[in-house]
Amino acid sequence: SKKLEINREQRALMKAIVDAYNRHQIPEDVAKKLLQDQYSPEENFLLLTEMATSQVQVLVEFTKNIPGFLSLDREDQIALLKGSAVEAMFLRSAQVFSRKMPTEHTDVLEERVRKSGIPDEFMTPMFNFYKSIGELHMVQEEQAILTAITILTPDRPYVKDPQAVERLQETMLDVLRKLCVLQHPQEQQYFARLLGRLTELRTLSHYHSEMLASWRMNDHKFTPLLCEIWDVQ
Ligand SMILES: Cc1cccc(C)c1Nc1c(-c2c(F)cccc2F)nc2cccc(C)n12
Repeated sequence: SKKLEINREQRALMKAIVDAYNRHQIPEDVAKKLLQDQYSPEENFLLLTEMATSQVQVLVEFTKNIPGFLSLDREDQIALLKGSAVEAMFLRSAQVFSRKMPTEHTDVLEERVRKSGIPDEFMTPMFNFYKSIGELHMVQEEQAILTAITILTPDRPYVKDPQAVERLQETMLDVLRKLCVLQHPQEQQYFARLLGRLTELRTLSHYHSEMLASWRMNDHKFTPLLCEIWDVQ
């Protein structure tokens, strides 16, 4: 029916977002390093810090390519990036963990995360989230649009014009809703399940700020970009 059909404009929007999502991937060298060096917690933390830094760079490039984002107020662009970075990174690394990498790489990455000085109480929710994302078997269009929806969340701190952000987010939500019905016709509530993951993401970002604090307590060093995006140091 007309209501459900993805129109030409929405198809162009989807293509722009998916191309941006795939164009900006974590550099091969960082992923390759994963498998080489030894397993000391310090070594693991350094590697994960490098990965996190490149994830932020990838996130910024992806965000700049979301149609309409660069026409938002400049300060609101920054507020949206800072407010959504952790959630977008959890989504991105969930895809890395659940599918993108070959299994043996995922196991090595999981091993390194588990041995990088992260307190156990953050490990469980983190890996539960990765598992719950994996079980959704999202197609890449859904992953890319869901990440764009997370970034375009109007109620982030310090956003001056939330209506402008809401208009962009609503366009994305409409495309995602139609896509879910087309890609998962047998699962009525698939769209609702996807949005439910965004709620789970907010809980994880609280864990993440506590993780940052516990790393800093143990005098772990971050890169300037990570300090800037999360206002540490
Ligand atoms: C790259 C990576 C992948 C999976 C798990 C972890 C712990 C990391 N590493 C970090 C994350 C982070 C992230 F990048 C994605 C998802 C969840 C995250 F905790 N955030 C930060 C912030 C400062 C330093 C690091 C090492 N770090």
